[in-house]
Amino acid sequence: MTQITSHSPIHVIGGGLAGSEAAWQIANAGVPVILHEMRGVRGTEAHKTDDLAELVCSNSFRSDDATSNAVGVIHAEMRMAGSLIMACADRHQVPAGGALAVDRDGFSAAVTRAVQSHPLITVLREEIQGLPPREWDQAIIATGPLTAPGLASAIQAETGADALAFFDAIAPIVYRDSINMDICWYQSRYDKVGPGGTGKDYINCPMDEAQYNAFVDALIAGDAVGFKEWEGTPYFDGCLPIEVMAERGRETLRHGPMKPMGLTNAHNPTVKAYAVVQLRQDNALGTLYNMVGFQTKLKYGAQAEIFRLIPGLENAEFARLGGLHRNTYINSPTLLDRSLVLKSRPGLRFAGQITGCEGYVESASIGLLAGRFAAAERKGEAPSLPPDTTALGSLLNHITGGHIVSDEEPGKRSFQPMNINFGLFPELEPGSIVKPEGVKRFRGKDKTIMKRQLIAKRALADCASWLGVPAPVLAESA
Ligand SMILES: Cc1cc2nc3c(=O)[nH]c(=O)nc-3n(C[C@H](O)[C@H](O)[C@H](O)COP(=O)(O)OP(=O)(O)OC[C@H]3O[C@@H](n4cnc5c(N)ncnc54)[C@H](O)[C@@H]3O)c2cc1C
Repeated sequence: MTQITSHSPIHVIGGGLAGSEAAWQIANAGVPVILHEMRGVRGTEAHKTDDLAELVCSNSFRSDDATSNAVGVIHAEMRMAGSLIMACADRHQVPAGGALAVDRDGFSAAVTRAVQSHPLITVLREEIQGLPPREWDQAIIATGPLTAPGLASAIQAETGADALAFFDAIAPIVYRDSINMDICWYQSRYDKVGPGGTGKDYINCPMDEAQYNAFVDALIAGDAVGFKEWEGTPYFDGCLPIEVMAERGRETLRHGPMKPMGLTNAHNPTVKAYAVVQLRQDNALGTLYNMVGFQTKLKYGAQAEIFRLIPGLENAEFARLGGLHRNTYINSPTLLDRSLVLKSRPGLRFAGQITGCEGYVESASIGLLAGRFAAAERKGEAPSLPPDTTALGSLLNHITGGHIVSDEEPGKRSFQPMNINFGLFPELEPGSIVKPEGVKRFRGKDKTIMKRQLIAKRALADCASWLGVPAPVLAESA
């Protein structure tokens, strides 16, 4: 089927989470797209397939709670805006308690099919080695954290600012049938069922105090060489390697990814575990499980040895071990305007993780916005910016100027990758938080929850009126 359109095409470079979403939004606005994706002719150090929108590590899109979680709010806003990434995620969901996790292969295959079969999208498998030629006049660079070196150098030459490179770590995946279920048990924390779960979506490995201490010692000892090698690496706090967390204090893991709260050992219900390692289902078949929060930069041999100290994982077989990865992003607050255009090159936009957002959902959301802005411009309309009160607007605002460069830490280094969070949203109107009737003591924690719920509600209402669609009807959170 060929669709007739009078517009010349917009070029999107990179068919990842952001580029696929951008292409979809542009094409659905009636403007043709040429999507240039290099996988097929050149790979990256993390992608394993040639599919568009491949998830390179975790299969989780994180919380799907739009009533009081910022990630859940951005999910809901993207759904309202007709997001391809969210539609495919919803269709390929696997159980994960309150989180939205997907079958990674089914998800990427669905995105690939939708993009390739859209009558206004042409996919070219090729590496773009420099800035888009001027005759393209409208283009979006969405080449992600692993932008190929030729293009990365061209961006650096154009912007005059150094694109930052730093390293994050990824978590290992274990074969389900190598986990000892005489020791482990299925349970979601606090038995939370969530949108697609059962309350028993995680495999839990319990540790007593002696086992925990031995494990922390092994992590720290196993890491001695690694610390020297990567000294000075500016880790993003949401993605700290497990051994870096262990190094920060003996109790850090027990209060972080290994916290035992909300879990009861099915084999020994009267004894509270001192710490618990959780594994989350990674594929629809349920054959692979992801070690939650266990991103690591330990060497492969050390990883297998140390992770088999975890009770229940003594014979664990790993489908994939953890590793290091590169992240390339530009100094967006100074380089981009509010509609993601590079100030020095009108018509050239950036989208996705290369703009300094962090994560699958955030990258796709910035792709969604870049696509809508570019399509509007192509049609001779002014890009319509989302209200600052929405999750989309808050993240866009942070990237394109909301971030403040401090005097102590001037320049590009002070702009660090950012997940969506309530800290990015504008404050509520004074007097919005009112003590509920009949409540005697209004504790700080209750106030925070109410504040989040009100910010979330405002965001969804404002997003709906921005898009001219009805706001979603959500069940009240517990
Ligand atoms: C190893 C690793 C692990 C991560 N783990 C997680 C995680 O667990 N959870 C999470 O939420 N986020 C994670 N992230 C961050 C998150 O990846 C991604 O942020 C997301 O995929 C970024 O989306 P994107 O569209 O910006 O980039 P990508 O999805 O990487 O897409 C960019 C695309 O551009 C292509 N490309 C690059 N250069 C060129 C070129 N010159 N010409 C043509 N095509 C090109 C690439 O092949 C790729 O397909 C991880 C990132 C990495 C690198």
